[in-house]
Amino acid sequence: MKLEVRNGNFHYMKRKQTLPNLYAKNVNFTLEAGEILSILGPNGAGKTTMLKCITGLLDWTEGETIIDDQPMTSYSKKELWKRIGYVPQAHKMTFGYSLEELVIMGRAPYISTLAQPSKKDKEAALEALDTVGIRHLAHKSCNEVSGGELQLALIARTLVSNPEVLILDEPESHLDIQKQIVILQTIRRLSEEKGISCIINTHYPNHAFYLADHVLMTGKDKGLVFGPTNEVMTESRMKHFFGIELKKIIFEEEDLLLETMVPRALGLRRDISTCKFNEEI
Ligand SMILES: Nc1ncnc2c1ncn2[C@@H]1O[C@H](COP(=O)(O)OP(=O)(O)OP(=O)(O)O)[C@@H](O)[C@H]1O
Repeated sequence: MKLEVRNGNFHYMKRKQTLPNLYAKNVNFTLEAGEILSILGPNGAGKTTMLKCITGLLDWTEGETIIDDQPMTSYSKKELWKRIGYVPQAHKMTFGYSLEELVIMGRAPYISTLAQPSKKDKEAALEALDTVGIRHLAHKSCNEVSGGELQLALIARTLVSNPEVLILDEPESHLDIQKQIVILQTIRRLSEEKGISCIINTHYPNHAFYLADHVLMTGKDKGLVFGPTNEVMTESRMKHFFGIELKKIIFEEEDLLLETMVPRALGLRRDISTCKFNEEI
């Protein structure tokens, strides 16, 4: 699926009054099938708002989202939610659905109103749990799994409708490093093997380097920039948007290249000989 945003602008309204801040201004980009876009920007910059506008959960004040050269508004909601999977930020659930039941809910566009899920719906749910590596947890309650497992289940819930685009809002936040990697590798695999395009909000520069073909950086009054990851993610641009100096670090080991950025403010005046890389465990 080709997804484009043309001249997207968005204002929140309160009591029919337009609030002063413009959380998305002149958003323009094109995402081809299988490509990954990362959205980066400071807290409150409007990243979640932008994801909601892109998917039609909020209406652009001006501009539009275009899907395969047709305005998004020309598709029925049912058709749209078969093609777009939205993974919100994971919050602990206070109700006791099993992961299998949670994932079956993602089949809603295929289940007619008042009908019970079919055998096919259950199989699709188990297959989606398998794809994200947690089929063994199918019968566990949402209350009994970890934040990372719940996040994977929310991704599985979108996969059961065979989406062509996945929209993920900070899917790796609150997770330990190992779980973050599972999520990032799952997203990359879905894009490479199934040609699913992804738009992902993240606060981690190294995650954008690992995943993204393109980056959209946004910062309220600081404007917005969209382009290839390596062109957008420079030290000077990070300073402009985040107001701090970040040092770009590129590390090569055999055929692996690691790119990341660390805040200069966290540097310490220490002798390098005091640093230890490994230790007998
Ligand atoms: N329904 C609403 N009505 C008015 N203002 C809102 C509403 N929802 C969010 N906002 C405001 O819009 C701004 C952008 O919020 P948003 O959640 O999009 O930012 P974000 O970049 O995703 O932030 P974070 O990185 O902290 O998750 C915030 O200042 C927020 O207070």
